[in-house]
Amino acid sequence: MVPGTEGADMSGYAIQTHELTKRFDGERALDRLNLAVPHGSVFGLMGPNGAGKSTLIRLLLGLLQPTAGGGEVLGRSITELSGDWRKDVGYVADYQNFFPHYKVSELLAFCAKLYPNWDDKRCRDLLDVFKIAPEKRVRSLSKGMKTQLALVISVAMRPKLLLLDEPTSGLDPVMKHHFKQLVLQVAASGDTTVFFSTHNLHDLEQMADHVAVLMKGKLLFTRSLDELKANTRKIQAVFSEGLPDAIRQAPGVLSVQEQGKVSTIVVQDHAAEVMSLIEAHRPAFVETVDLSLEEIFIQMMGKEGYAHDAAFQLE
Ligand SMILES: Nc1ncnc2c1ncn2[C@@H]1O[C@H](COP(=O)(O)OP(=O)(O)OP(=O)(O)O)[C@@H](O)[C@H]1O
Repeated sequence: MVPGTEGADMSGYAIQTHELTKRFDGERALDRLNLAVPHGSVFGLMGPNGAGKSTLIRLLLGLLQPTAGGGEVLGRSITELSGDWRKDVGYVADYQNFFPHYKVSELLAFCAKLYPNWDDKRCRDLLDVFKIAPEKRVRSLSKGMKTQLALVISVAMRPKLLLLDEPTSGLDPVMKHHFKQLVLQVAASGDTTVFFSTHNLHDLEQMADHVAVLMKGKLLFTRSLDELKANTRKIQAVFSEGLPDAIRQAPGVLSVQEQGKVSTIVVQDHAAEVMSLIEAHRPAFVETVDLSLEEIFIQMMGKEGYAHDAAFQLE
Protein backbone atom coordinates (compact mmCIF):
# COMPACT_ATOMS: atom_id res chain seq x y z
CA MET A 1 0.00 0.00 0.00
CA VAL A 2 1.26 3.50 -0.81
CA PRO A 3 2.14 5.32 2.44
CA GLY A 4 -0.66 7.65 3.47
CA THR A 5 -3.36 5.77 1.57
CA GLU A 6 -4.37 3.57 4.50
CA GLY A 7 -8.10 3.86 4.85
CA ALA A 8 -8.68 4.45 1.15
CA ASP A 9 -10.09 1.49 -0.71
CA MET A 10 -8.02 -0.32 -3.32
CA SER A 11 -9.32 1.94 -6.09
CA GLY A 12 -7.97 5.06 -4.33
CA TYR A 13 -11.34 6.50 -3.36
CA ALA A 14 -12.10 7.67 0.18
CA ILE A 15 -15.83 7.59 -0.61
CA GLN A 16 -17.72 5.60 -3.22
CA THR A 17 -21.47 5.19 -3.59
CA HIS A 18 -23.30 2.76 -5.86
CA GLU A 19 -26.87 3.57 -6.89
CA LEU A 20 -27.31 4.98 -3.38
CA THR A 21 -30.99 5.75 -2.76
CA LYS A 22 -32.85 7.12 0.24
CA ARG A 23 -36.61 7.61 0.47
CA PHE A 24 -38.47 9.34 3.26
CA ASP A 25 -42.21 8.49 3.35
CA GLY A 26 -41.95 7.32 -0.26
CA GLU A 27 -40.30 10.59 -1.39
CA ARG A 28 -36.84 10.19 -2.90
CA ALA A 29 -34.28 12.37 -1.08
CA LEU A 30 -31.41 10.66 -2.93
CA ASP A 31 -31.84 8.93 -6.23
CA ARG A 32 -29.38 6.24 -7.41
CA LEU A 33 -26.29 8.26 -6.62
CA ASN A 34 -22.95 7.09 -8.04
CA LEU A 35 -20.21 9.20 -6.57
CA ALA A 36 -16.45 8.65 -6.28
CA VAL A 37 -14.35 10.92 -4.05
CA PRO A 38 -10.60 10.50 -4.64
CA HIS A 39 -8.42 9.95 -1.60
CA GLY A 40 -6.67 13.21 -0.60
CA SER A 41 -9.07 15.45 -2.53
CA VAL A 42 -11.02 18.45 -1.28
CA PHE A 43 -14.40 17.60 -2.70
CA GLY A 44 -17.17 20.22 -2.77
CA LEU A 45 -20.79 19.12 -3.08
CA MET A 46 -23.01 21.91 -4.32
CA GLY A 47 -26.79 21.95 -4.28
CA PRO A 48 -29.82 24.06 -3.29
CA ASN A 49 -31.97 23.57 -0.17
CA GLY A 50 -33.48 20.11 -0.10
CA ALA A 51 -31.13 18.68 -2.77
CA GLY A 52 -30.12 15.80 -0.50
CA LYS A 53 -26.67 16.96 0.68
CA SER A 54 -27.22 16.35 4.42
CA THR A 55 -28.99 13.08 3.68
CA LEU A 56 -25.93 11.89 1.74
CA ILE A 57 -23.53 12.90 4.53
CA ARG A 58 -25.70 11.20 7.16
CA LEU A 59 -25.80 8.02 5.03
CA LEU A 60 -22.00 8.11 4.72
CA LEU A 61 -21.73 8.33 8.51
CA GLY A 62 -24.16 5.46 9.06
CA LEU A 63 -26.60 7.81 10.84
CA LEU A 64 -29.19 6.81 8.21
CA GLN A 65 -29.60 3.51 6.39
CA PRO A 66 -30.09 3.48 2.59
CA THR A 67 -33.39 2.41 1.07
CA ALA A 68 -31.42 0.84 -1.82
CA GLY A 69 -27.86 0.79 -3.11
CA GLY A 70 -24.81 1.24 -0.93
CA GLY A 71 -21.35 2.64 -0.63
CA GLU A 72 -17.98 2.54 1.05
CA VAL A 73 -16.24 5.07 3.25
CA LEU A 74 -12.50 4.48 3.80
CA GLY A 75 -13.01 1.08 2.22
CA ARG A 76 -15.76 0.00 4.67
CA SER A 77 -19.41 -0.47 3.80
CA ILE A 78 -21.64 2.34 5.03
CA THR A 79 -24.15 -0.25 6.23
CA GLU A 80 -21.56 -2.03 8.38
CA LEU A 81 -22.74 -1.85 11.96
CA SER A 82 -19.35 -1.83 13.68
CA GLY A 83 -18.53 1.80 14.31
CA ASP A 84 -14.80 1.23 14.59
CA TRP A 85 -13.78 3.01 11.36
CA ARG A 86 -15.76 6.11 12.33
CA LYS A 87 -12.97 7.19 14.70
CA ASP A 88 -11.14 8.14 11.49
CA VAL A 89 -13.99 10.33 10.26
CA GLY A 90 -14.37 13.92 11.48
CA TYR A 91 -17.83 15.44 11.10
CA VAL A 92 -19.00 19.03 11.35
CA ALA A 93 -22.80 19.00 11.11
CA ASP A 94 -24.98 21.94 10.08
CA TYR A 95 -26.27 21.91 13.67
CA GLN A 96 -24.03 20.94 16.60
CA ASN A 97 -25.45 18.71 19.28
CA PHE A 98 -22.75 18.61 21.96
CA PHE A 99 -23.36 17.91 25.65
CA PRO A 100 -24.67 21.41 26.55
CA HIS A 101 -23.85 21.29 30.28
CA TYR A 102 -20.16 20.39 29.71
CA LYS A 103 -17.43 22.99 29.82
CA VAL A 104 -15.43 23.18 26.57
CA SER A 105 -12.41 21.73 28.45
CA GLU A 106 -14.51 18.78 29.71
CA LEU A 107 -15.84 18.08 26.23
CA LEU A 108 -12.29 18.12 24.83
CA ALA A 109 -11.03 15.80 27.58
CA PHE A 110 -13.86 13.41 26.69
CA CYS A 111 -12.90 13.56 22.98
CA ALA A 112 -9.22 12.98 23.85
CA LYS A 113 -10.20 9.65 25.45
CA LEU A 114 -12.54 8.73 22.59
CA TYR A 115 -10.18 9.27 19.64
CA PRO A 116 -6.93 7.27 19.55
CA ASN A 117 -5.08 9.77 17.32
CA TRP A 118 -6.08 12.82 19.38
CA ASP A 119 -3.52 15.65 19.09
CA ASP A 120 -3.61 17.78 22.24
CA LYS A 121 -1.21 20.45 21.00
CA ARG A 122 -3.14 20.86 17.77
CA CYS A 123 -6.32 21.21 19.81
CA ARG A 124 -4.86 23.95 22.07
CA ASP A 125 -3.44 25.87 19.09
CA LEU A 126 -6.81 25.79 17.36
CA LEU A 127 -8.69 26.96 20.45
CA ASP A 128 -6.33 29.98 20.38
CA VAL A 129 -6.98 30.65 16.70
CA PHE A 130 -10.74 30.57 17.19
CA LYS A 131 -10.52 32.25 20.61
CA ILE A 132 -12.72 29.68 22.32
CA ALA A 133 -12.37 29.88 26.12
CA PRO A 134 -11.98 26.34 27.62
CA GLU A 135 -13.86 27.29 30.79
CA LYS A 136 -17.05 28.27 28.90
CA ARG A 137 -20.09 26.00 29.02
CA VAL A 138 -20.96 24.54 25.63
CA ARG A 139 -24.54 25.81 25.96
CA SER A 140 -23.27 29.39 26.27
CA LEU A 141 -21.53 29.30 22.86
CA SER A 142 -23.16 30.90 19.84
CA LYS A 143 -24.08 28.76 16.78
CA GLY A 144 -20.95 29.92 14.94
CA MET A 145 -18.73 29.22 17.98
CA LYS A 146 -20.17 25.70 18.23
CA THR A 147 -19.33 25.18 14.54
CA GLN A 148 -15.76 26.32 15.23
CA LEU A 149 -15.54 23.99 18.22
CA ALA A 150 -16.77 21.11 16.06
CA LEU A 151 -14.01 21.87 13.55
CA VAL A 152 -11.40 22.04 16.32
CA ILE A 153 -12.49 18.59 17.54
CA SER A 154 -12.66 17.16 14.01
CA VAL A 155 -9.17 18.37 13.17
CA ALA A 156 -7.57 17.48 16.55
CA MET A 157 -8.70 13.86 16.12
CA ARG A 158 -6.47 13.66 13.01
CA PRO A 159 -9.13 12.15 10.76
CA LYS A 160 -8.56 10.35 7.46
CA LEU A 161 -11.81 11.86 6.22
CA LEU A 162 -13.38 15.17 7.21
CA LEU A 163 -17.10 15.55 6.41
CA LEU A 164 -18.37 19.12 6.61
CA ASP A 165 -22.07 19.89 6.17
CA GLU A 166 -22.42 23.52 5.07
CA PRO A 167 -19.67 24.42 7.50
CA THR A 168 -19.31 28.14 6.84
CA SER A 169 -23.01 29.04 6.78
CA GLY A 170 -23.15 30.41 10.36
CA LEU A 171 -19.72 32.06 10.48
CA ASP A 172 -18.80 35.73 10.26
CA PRO A 173 -16.36 36.72 7.45
CA VAL A 174 -13.23 36.62 9.64
CA MET A 175 -14.07 33.22 11.11
CA LYS A 176 -15.07 31.97 7.67
CA HIS A 177 -11.58 32.88 6.49
CA HIS A 178 -9.89 31.07 9.45
CA PHE A 179 -12.14 28.09 8.93
CA LYS A 180 -11.29 27.78 5.22
CA GLN A 181 -7.58 28.26 5.88
CA LEU A 182 -7.63 25.50 8.46
CA VAL A 183 -9.48 23.10 6.16
CA LEU A 184 -6.97 23.84 3.40
CA GLN A 185 -4.04 23.24 5.79
CA VAL A 186 -5.53 19.91 6.81
CA ALA A 187 -6.02 18.98 3.17
CA ALA A 188 -2.51 20.10 2.19
CA SER A 189 -1.00 17.35 4.36
CA GLY A 190 -2.44 14.90 1.78
CA ASP A 191 -3.47 12.43 4.52
CA THR A 192 -6.99 13.73 4.95
CA THR A 193 -9.77 13.74 2.38
CA VAL A 194 -12.19 16.64 2.84
CA PHE A 195 -15.79 16.36 1.65
CA PHE A 196 -17.96 19.43 2.19
CA SER A 197 -21.42 20.57 1.15
CA THR A 198 -22.20 24.16 0.30
CA HIS A 199 -24.63 26.54 -1.40
CA ASN A 200 -21.83 28.89 -2.14
CA LEU A 201 -19.82 29.05 -5.35
CA HIS A 202 -17.01 31.10 -3.80
CA ASP A 203 -16.46 28.47 -1.08
CA LEU A 204 -16.27 25.90 -3.83
CA GLU A 205 -13.78 27.89 -5.90
CA GLN A 206 -11.58 28.73 -2.89
CA MET A 207 -11.49 25.29 -1.30
CA ALA A 208 -12.37 22.46 -3.67
CA ASP A 209 -10.28 20.60 -6.22
CA HIS A 210 -13.23 18.36 -7.17
CA VAL A 211 -16.88 19.36 -7.47
CA ALA A 212 -20.26 17.70 -7.83
CA VAL A 213 -23.71 19.21 -8.21
CA LEU A 214 -26.75 17.60 -6.62
CA MET A 215 -30.30 18.63 -7.59
CA LYS A 216 -33.45 17.00 -6.25
CA GLY A 217 -31.50 13.95 -5.10
CA LYS A 218 -29.76 13.40 -8.44
CA LEU A 219 -26.15 13.96 -9.34
CA LEU A 220 -25.99 16.41 -12.25
CA PHE A 221 -22.25 16.22 -12.78
CA THR A 222 -19.00 15.52 -10.98
CA ARG A 223 -15.54 16.58 -12.10
CA SER A 224 -12.16 17.87 -11.06
CA LEU A 225 -12.21 21.66 -11.00
CA ASP A 226 -9.09 21.95 -13.18
CA GLU A 227 -10.58 19.61 -15.74
CA LEU A 228 -13.85 21.55 -15.70
CA LYS A 229 -12.04 24.84 -16.28
CA ALA A 230 -9.64 23.44 -18.88
CA ASN A 231 -12.32 21.66 -20.89
CA THR A 232 -14.95 24.38 -21.07
CA ARG A 233 -14.28 27.14 -23.59
CA LYS A 234 -16.08 30.18 -24.91
CA ILE A 235 -15.47 30.84 -28.61
CA GLN A 236 -16.48 34.11 -30.25
CA ALA A 237 -16.72 34.11 -34.03
CA VAL A 238 -18.03 36.42 -36.75
CA PHE A 239 -19.62 34.90 -39.86
CA SER A 240 -20.81 37.20 -42.65
CA GLU A 241 -23.76 34.86 -43.36
CA GLY A 242 -24.56 34.08 -39.70
CA LEU A 243 -23.66 30.98 -37.68
CA PRO A 244 -23.78 27.75 -39.75
CA ASP A 245 -26.16 25.09 -38.35
CA ALA A 246 -23.38 22.48 -38.38
CA ILE A 247 -21.59 24.45 -35.65
CA ARG A 248 -24.74 25.11 -33.65
CA GLN A 249 -25.48 21.37 -33.57
CA ALA A 250 -21.91 20.12 -33.06
CA PRO A 251 -21.20 17.72 -30.17
CA GLY A 252 -20.18 19.45 -26.94
CA VAL A 253 -21.88 22.78 -27.71
CA LEU A 254 -23.57 23.87 -24.46
CA SER A 255 -24.99 27.16 -25.67
CA VAL A 256 -25.01 29.64 -28.54
CA GLN A 257 -25.75 33.35 -28.32
CA GLU A 258 -25.91 35.64 -31.34
CA GLN A 259 -25.62 39.40 -31.30
CA GLY A 260 -25.62 40.84 -34.79
CA LYS A 261 -22.99 38.88 -36.67
CA VAL A 262 -21.07 37.90 -33.52
CA SER A 263 -21.73 34.36 -32.28
CA THR A 264 -20.67 33.25 -28.79
CA ILE A 265 -20.39 29.48 -28.53
CA VAL A 266 -19.71 27.67 -25.26
CA VAL A 267 -18.31 24.20 -25.78
CA GLN A 268 -17.29 21.44 -23.41
CA ASP A 269 -14.81 18.62 -24.05
CA HIS A 270 -14.89 19.14 -27.84
CA ALA A 271 -13.34 22.59 -28.18
CA ALA A 272 -10.67 21.48 -30.70
CA GLU A 273 -13.23 19.81 -33.01
CA VAL A 274 -15.62 22.78 -32.82
CA MET A 275 -12.73 25.16 -33.53
CA SER A 276 -11.75 23.15 -36.65
CA LEU A 277 -15.36 23.22 -37.78
CA ILE A 278 -15.53 26.99 -37.27
CA GLU A 279 -12.31 27.53 -39.22
CA ALA A 280 -13.58 25.30 -42.04
CA HIS A 281 -16.50 27.75 -42.41
CA ARG A 282 -14.04 30.67 -42.86
CA PRO A 283 -15.09 33.13 -40.15
CA ALA A 284 -14.17 36.81 -40.54
CA PHE A 285 -12.89 36.66 -36.94
CA VAL A 286 -12.52 34.02 -34.22
CA GLU A 287 -11.09 33.94 -30.68
CA THR A 288 -11.22 31.70 -27.62
CA VAL A 289 -11.96 33.17 -24.18
CA ASP A 290 -11.63 31.52 -20.72
CA LEU A 291 -14.76 31.20 -18.57
CA SER A 292 -15.05 31.89 -14.84
CA LEU A 293 -16.33 29.07 -12.64
CA GLU A 294 -19.59 30.98 -12.28
CA GLU A 295 -20.04 31.09 -16.05
CA ILE A 296 -19.20 27.38 -16.35
CA PHE A 297 -21.82 26.50 -13.72
CA ILE A 298 -24.43 28.69 -15.39
CA GLN A 299 -23.76 26.88 -18.67
CA MET A 300 -23.85 23.40 -17.16
CA MET A 301 -27.01 24.07 -15.18
CA GLY A 302 -28.61 25.42 -18.35
CA LYS A 303 -27.62 22.27 -20.24
CA GLU A 304 -29.33 20.15 -17.57
CA GLY A 305 -32.45 22.30 -17.83
CA TYR A 306 -32.06 24.19 -14.53
CA ALA A 307 -31.80 27.88 -13.83
CA HIS A 308 -28.38 28.39 -12.24
CA ASP A 309 -29.73 30.54 -9.42
CA ALA A 310 -31.72 27.54 -8.23
CA ALA A 311 -28.51 25.75 -7.37
CA PHE A 312 -26.06 28.16 -5.86
CA GLN A 313 -25.47 31.59 -4.47
CA LEU A 314 -22.66 34.09 -4.72
CA GLU A 315 -21.53 36.41 -1.96
N1 LIG B 1 -35.70 12.78 8.53
C1 LIG B 1 -36.38 13.13 7.45
N2 LIG B 1 -37.68 12.78 7.28
C2 LIG B 1 -38.37 13.12 6.18
N3 LIG B 1 -37.83 13.80 5.13
C3 LIG B 1 -36.55 14.17 5.22
C4 LIG B 1 -35.74 13.87 6.38
N4 LIG B 1 -34.50 14.36 6.17
C5 LIG B 1 -34.52 14.94 4.95
N5 LIG B 1 -35.74 14.84 4.39
C6 LIG B 1 -36.12 15.32 3.05
O1 LIG B 1 -35.14 14.90 2.14
C7 LIG B 1 -34.86 15.92 1.18
C8 LIG B 1 -33.38 16.25 1.21
O2 LIG B 1 -33.09 16.90 2.44
P1 LIG B 1 -31.60 17.28 2.88
O3 LIG B 1 -31.67 17.82 4.27
O4 LIG B 1 -30.72 16.12 2.62
O5 LIG B 1 -31.24 18.44 1.83
P2 LIG B 1 -30.01 19.46 1.83
O6 LIG B 1 -29.49 19.48 0.43
O7 LIG B 1 -29.05 19.14 2.91
O8 LIG B 1 -30.75 20.83 2.14
P3 LIG B 1 -30.24 22.16 2.90
O9 LIG B 1 -29.29 22.82 1.98
O10 LIG B 1 -31.50 22.94 3.09
O11 LIG B 1 -29.62 21.75 4.21
C9 LIG B 1 -35.77 17.09 1.53
O12 LIG B 1 -36.92 17.01 0.72
C10 LIG B 1 -36.13 16.85 2.98
O13 LIG B 1 -37.40 17.36 3.28
